[in-house]
Amino acid sequence: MGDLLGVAVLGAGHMGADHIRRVDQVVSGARVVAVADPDTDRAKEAVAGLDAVTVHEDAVAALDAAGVEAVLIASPGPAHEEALLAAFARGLPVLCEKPMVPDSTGALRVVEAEARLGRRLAQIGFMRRYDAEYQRLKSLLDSGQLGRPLMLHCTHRNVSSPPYFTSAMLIDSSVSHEIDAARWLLGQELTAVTVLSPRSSANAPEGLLDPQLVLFETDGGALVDVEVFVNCGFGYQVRCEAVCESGSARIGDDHTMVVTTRGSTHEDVPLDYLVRFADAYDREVQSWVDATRQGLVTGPSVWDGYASSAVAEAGVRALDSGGRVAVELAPRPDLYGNVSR
Ligand SMILES: NC(=O)C1=CN([C@@H]2O[C@H](COP(=O)(O)OP(=O)(O)OC[C@H]3O[C@@H](n4cnc5c(N)ncnc54)[C@H](O)[C@@H]3O)[C@@H](O)[C@H]2O)C=CC1
Ligand SMILES: O=C1[C@@H](O)[C@H](O)[C@@H](O)[C@H](O)[C@H]1O
Repeated sequence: MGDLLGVAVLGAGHMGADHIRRVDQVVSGARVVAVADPDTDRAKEAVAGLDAVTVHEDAVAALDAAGVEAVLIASPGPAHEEALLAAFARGLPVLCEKPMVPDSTGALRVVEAEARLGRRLAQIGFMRRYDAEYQRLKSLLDSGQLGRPLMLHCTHRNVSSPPYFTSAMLIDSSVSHEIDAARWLLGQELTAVTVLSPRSSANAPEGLLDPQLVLFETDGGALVDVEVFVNCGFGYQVRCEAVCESGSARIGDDHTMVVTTRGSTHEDVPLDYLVRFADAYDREVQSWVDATRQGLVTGPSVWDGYASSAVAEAGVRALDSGGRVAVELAPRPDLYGNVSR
């Protein structure tokens, strides 16, 4: 490894371009050496001004480019499995955006491929685990000061959804974050899902079931409810309140300045995740680079990616059927220890 970890970024869209900027300008210890996107103009635009970066139409070709020592996958979810397996075949460490692989069968193939290697190579991009507010909530719950957690009430609102968004993606793309956060905060697996949807908002694209109310049960006897509303129009709002036996704790309102002038109080609301979770993405990628340079893999594992996909898949079935759907998880390979903590 040279002085700087050579990173290939796959996908130069909204997230990929932001991660390219982050690796180039924010994070220490790494540099972008290759970028792949079938839309090569988009890739070229994302690397404009960077030195010595090769641009590729094909993701797998980028992994074989000169200087590549690690891979950051920011292509759409359905492209992740092929990229992860190609990285594993080359022994390359990976940071893969969520959802790891949207369908649980493909996600399990990734778990099995890494387990066959006998060592972890991939970290999954559940960046909320790197957010200061989520970390404070996790420490408080772990301390036991509030007693046993009974319920998590979560809100996940986006101003608008991308044009390709489907009713299933509210669950397997958006709520995938709450699924991971709940497993991590509670140290419990989610075991069953029920989904209800009210009349769709007039602001939602025709046919999109938006908002939805998703209710999870856990193997520790807790309940987790999530309001997901991806065309709310008014702001990016992500909140979580833990209700425990002897107290409650709420996060999600603490990241902005509150200005009071005569007779009114004003608070800015972020408009998207790149603003709300900017620090979390920075910490996530820095932590991945630091660990990779030491030959370590930390952070959410491919098992966490698989569990999130399996729970989300049950959620999509619950949405379609209107009933309660149990989550079926495959046996967890020893490589991944206990429930994500
Ligand atoms: N952690 C987070 O908060 C967020 C994560 N994401 C995740 O990031 C990933 C990318 O999402 P966006 O950037 O919003 O999508 P996007 O649609 O803006 O960009 C995706 C890019 O990937 C390219 N692409 C398509 N197939 C490819 C392949 N096989 N190899 C390489 N590039 C390919 C497309 O041409 C496009 O430029 C998704 O997995 C998404 O769920 C997205 C937004 C926020
Ligand atoms: O991951 C993300 C997007 O893919 C998803 O579409 C949004 O709903 C989330 O807020 C964002 O964090």
